[in-house]
Amino acid sequence: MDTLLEVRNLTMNFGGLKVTDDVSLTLTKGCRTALIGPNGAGKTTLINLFTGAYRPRAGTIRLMGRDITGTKEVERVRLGLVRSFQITRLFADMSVVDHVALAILQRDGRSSGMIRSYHGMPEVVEEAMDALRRLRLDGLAERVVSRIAYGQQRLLEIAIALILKPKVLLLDEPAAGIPSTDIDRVMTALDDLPADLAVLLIDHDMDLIRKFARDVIVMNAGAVIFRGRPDQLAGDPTVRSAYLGEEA
Ligand SMILES: Nc1ncnc2c1ncn2[C@@H]1O[C@H](COP(=O)(O)OP(=O)(O)OP(=O)(O)O)[C@@H](O)[C@H]1O
Repeated sequence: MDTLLEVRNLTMNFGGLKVTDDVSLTLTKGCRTALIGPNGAGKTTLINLFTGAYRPRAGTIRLMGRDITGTKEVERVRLGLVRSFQITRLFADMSVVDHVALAILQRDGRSSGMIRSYHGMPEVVEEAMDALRRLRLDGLAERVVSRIAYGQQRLLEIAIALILKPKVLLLDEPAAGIPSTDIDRVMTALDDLPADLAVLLIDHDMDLIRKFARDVIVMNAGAVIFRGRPDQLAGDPTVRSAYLGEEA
């Protein structure tokens, strides 16, 4: 089955403000989809509906055919719907490799003991180092998080997300706040993501989007107003007016 995430007629309000307006979309195996739109368009809210942080007023969310609209966040993660960890969830004084090892132990339901107890588990160390190698962070394994660059912290978030073996990965501005000189590292990390994984990336950086995305969804005022290839964006009148409206 190629459709991994299927969202139908999703609607949500904050008070009188309709922030998600009858959104329907699908993400298929191996997709590289960008979600863009002017500030306040409702992109982060939509991601929060996918992960279960918010509940929709109407509509359904299905993951691999299973209705997860009422399912708890932690269960959605277990089923393979993973959002990259937020920076605030990293511990400043804990090492890079400890973060990944802890994620492995949590994933396998073995985290009840001390964090450092994984040192006697060679398979955990090996998997953690493999994960770091994939994101070219292995040279920093023993450094504490406060001693690595911000861009490297963002890559560590992706490493942790991948440990959870996602089927669908939601990345909310993975390059935000990273100096332009380091953006290439994020791009390389995105290029190296498993081919089967469905990836939905929110970002404002059009360069990054053009390089990464094979298709783009545009939201405005809570609604999806466009889905198509990145090269079709500039010529689309609805997209142009959404962005021009923002500038005006
Ligand atoms: N907790 C909240 N309570 C009330 N209104 C909210 C809340 N969170 C977001 N909003 C409003 O919902 C709308 C959509 O916000 P959202 O953060 O989803 O947009 P976004 O497209 O992710 O924006 P940005 O690109 O600026 O991050 C905005 O009008 C915002 O002010």
